[in-house]
Order: sequence, then structure tokens, then C-alpha cells
Amino acid sequence: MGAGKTTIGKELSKLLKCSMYDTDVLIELEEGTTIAEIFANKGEEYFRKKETEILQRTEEYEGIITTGGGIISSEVNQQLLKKLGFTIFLQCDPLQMVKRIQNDPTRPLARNKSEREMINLYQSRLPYYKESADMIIDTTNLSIPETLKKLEGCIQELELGNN
Ligand SMILES: Nc1ncnc2c1ncn2[C@@H]1O[C@H](COP(=O)(O)OP(=O)(O)OP(=O)(O)O)[C@@H](O)[C@H]1O
Ligand SMILES: O=C(O)C1=C[C@@H](O)[C@@H](O)[C@H](O)C1
Ligand SMILES: [Mg+2]
Repeated sequence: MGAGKTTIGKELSKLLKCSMYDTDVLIELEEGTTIAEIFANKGEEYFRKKETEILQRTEEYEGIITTGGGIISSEVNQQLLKKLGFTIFLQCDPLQMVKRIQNDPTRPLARNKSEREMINLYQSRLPYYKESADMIIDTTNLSIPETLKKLEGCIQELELGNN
């Protein structure tokens, strides 16, 4: 959460001239309300069910799919991520992410949480992020343009390796 998936995904899609879909945005569009409202009125379990449905449906989409930070929390999503495409994990020092998102009202799991609780959530997810990734990009201390440049370089290397 707060690693920059949506921000970087959007920029990368402009650079690569391809489509970009964000699972959080798709959920909000389909539900006609915000994630904060979904969590408040229907609960996290409902949100997670919707998230899996939307992730499954991205099989039909071409381009960049950016996901919610908790997408790897379920085994079914982990399997889907492996199956659906090439998965990139934007790794970042958790303290940097906490600073960006702590108490952000749009992120229900970041509200009223201490720094320690946020870091614990990240640590509990970390093995699954790593297992689900085809490529890991460390973005710690990188600005948005620097992250984009690093990502672009890694993708180019990969394309050269595949040719
Ligand atoms: N490398 C970066 N350096 C500084 N700020 C950044 C960086 N990447 C993203 N941000 C900022 O951090 C905030 C969170 O970014 P973003 O919404 O892209 O994260 P996310 O990974 O999509 O989070 P979520 O898992 O909640 O969807 C935004 O305000 C964004 O501008
Ligand atoms: O890390 C998480 O569990 C979340 C991250 C966001 O992208 C949203 O999907 C939602 O706020 C939950
Ligand atoms: Mg996002």
C-alpha cells in the first residue's frame, strides 16, 4: 500500500502507449462508490470477494494492470497473478510508504494505524509479494521519475533477453 503502483503504472502506460487498468478503480466504478465506503458499509470480506472477481476478469484485458496493495492476501489471487501475466513487485522501504499513506482517508487499512501496525502488515504480506512476482524492483529512495526510469530499463533488458 503506497508503493506507487497506481502512480507508476499510469506513467508507464503513457510511456509504453498501452492501456492501464487499476483494480481499485474498477471496483469503485462497478460498485458506484469509494473503497472507503465499501469497507465501511459492506466490510473487507465483501471488498476482497469483489477484488478477486475483478482480478479474474483482467484476463480479458491487455496492458498494465495495477492492483490494490492487499491483492496477494488470498491464495486464489496469488494463483491468478501467476497465471494472468508478468507480475512486477514495486518493493519499497515500509517506513517510506507509511509516511506517504498513514491516515489517508481513502485507504481504510491505513487509518488509525500506528507506524508499527502498518509495518507489521507489510511484513506479513512480504513473502507473498515476493512469491507472486516475476520481477522485483526496489524503489526505496527513488522519486517517481527515477522509479519509472529504472522500471523502463528493466523492461528493456527483459525484452532484449527474450529476443
Ligand atoms: N517513488 C515515489 N516517491 C514519492 N512519492 C511517491 C512515489 N511513488 C508514489 N508516491 C506517492 O505516494 C502516494 C501513493 O502512491 P500510489 O497511490 O501510486 O500507491 P499504490 O501502490 O497504488 O497504493 P495502493 O496499494 O493503496 O493502491 C501518492 O501520493 C504518490 O504520489
Ligand atoms: O493494502 C490494502 O489492503 C489495500 C490497498 C488499496 O490499494 C485498496 O485496495 C484498499 O484500500 C486495501
Ligand atoms: Mg493504487
